[in-house]
Amino acid sequence: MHVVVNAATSVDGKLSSRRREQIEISGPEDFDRMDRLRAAADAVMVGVGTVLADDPHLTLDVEDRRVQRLRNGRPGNPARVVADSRARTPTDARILDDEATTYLLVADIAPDDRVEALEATGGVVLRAGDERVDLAAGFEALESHDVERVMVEGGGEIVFSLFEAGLVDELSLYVGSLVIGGRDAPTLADGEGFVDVDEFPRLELTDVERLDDGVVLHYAV
Ligand SMILES: NC(=O)C1=CN([C@@H]2O[C@H](COP(=O)(O)OP(=O)(O)OC[C@H]3O[C@@H](n4cnc5c(N)ncnc54)[C@H](O)[C@@H]3O)[C@@H](O)[C@H]2O)C=CC1
Ligand SMILES: Nc1nc(O)c(N)c(N[C@@H]2O[C@H](COP(=O)(O)O)[C@@H](O)[C@H]2O)n1
Repeated sequence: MHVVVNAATSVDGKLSSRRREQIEISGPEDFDRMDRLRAAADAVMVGVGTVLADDPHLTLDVEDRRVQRLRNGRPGNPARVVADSRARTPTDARILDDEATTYLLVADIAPDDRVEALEATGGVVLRAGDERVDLAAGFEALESHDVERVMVEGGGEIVFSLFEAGLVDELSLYVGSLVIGGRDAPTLADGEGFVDVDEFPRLELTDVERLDDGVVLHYAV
């Protein structure tokens, strides 16, 4: 699996405010870059925290990109993936409409009635892990559904877990020219955090690009 993480933060590294509502940090040029990344992916993934906070759709905005994918024998929209240990995704979430296949990675602790409710919407439930989604095992399960390239849009809990598991290949980070602040506001990588210096993932800065009123930092991991 090739894993590309893409996100937008304020200059102080926040994905959102302490209220955890969606904030437009990116401008039109960066949202277009994000749409291009989606079009190049087999699947777009978020954690259930992002589904609950933002109710994202995760489909392509630009119709020409959908048409081009169909011409190439691919589904018009990339598949959507939610890491959702306890199957908490609401059955009326936008991510569960019929515009793309949606995979829900759940853990063994997910209640059967919740799993059945999600399957009834047409979502494809894949079990990986005991109490929390085992992301490496989840990616293996996705590979058996022809998902080889995944773009992860956040949030901070899932991004930290991916770095911790050594599963990230590329990171692109738009840094908007604003300060959000707040010790409880989500950041790019939350979770438990790393402690030992030799645990910190070291990134290679491969490109810097100016878009809207901010910058995009491109890293190889
Ligand atoms: N500015 C940006 O680019 C973006 C901002 N956001 C913001 O991020 C916030 C949501 O982020 P978070 O609360 O961190 O939620 P998250 O989206 O990272 O989801 C975390 C949840 O995923 C589930 N999960 C399953 N397996 C897991 C694993 N192995 N490791 C970690 N979590 C696992 C758990 O239920 C956990 O609570 C919202 O405020 C949203 O607006 C989200 C995406 C992009
Ligand atoms: N890259 C980026 N920049 C921002 O400024 C953002 N607020 C976000 N948020 C994420 O974008 C996705 C929205 O998806 P739909 O437009 O509903 O398809 C979702 O993943 C948000 O969390 N991203």
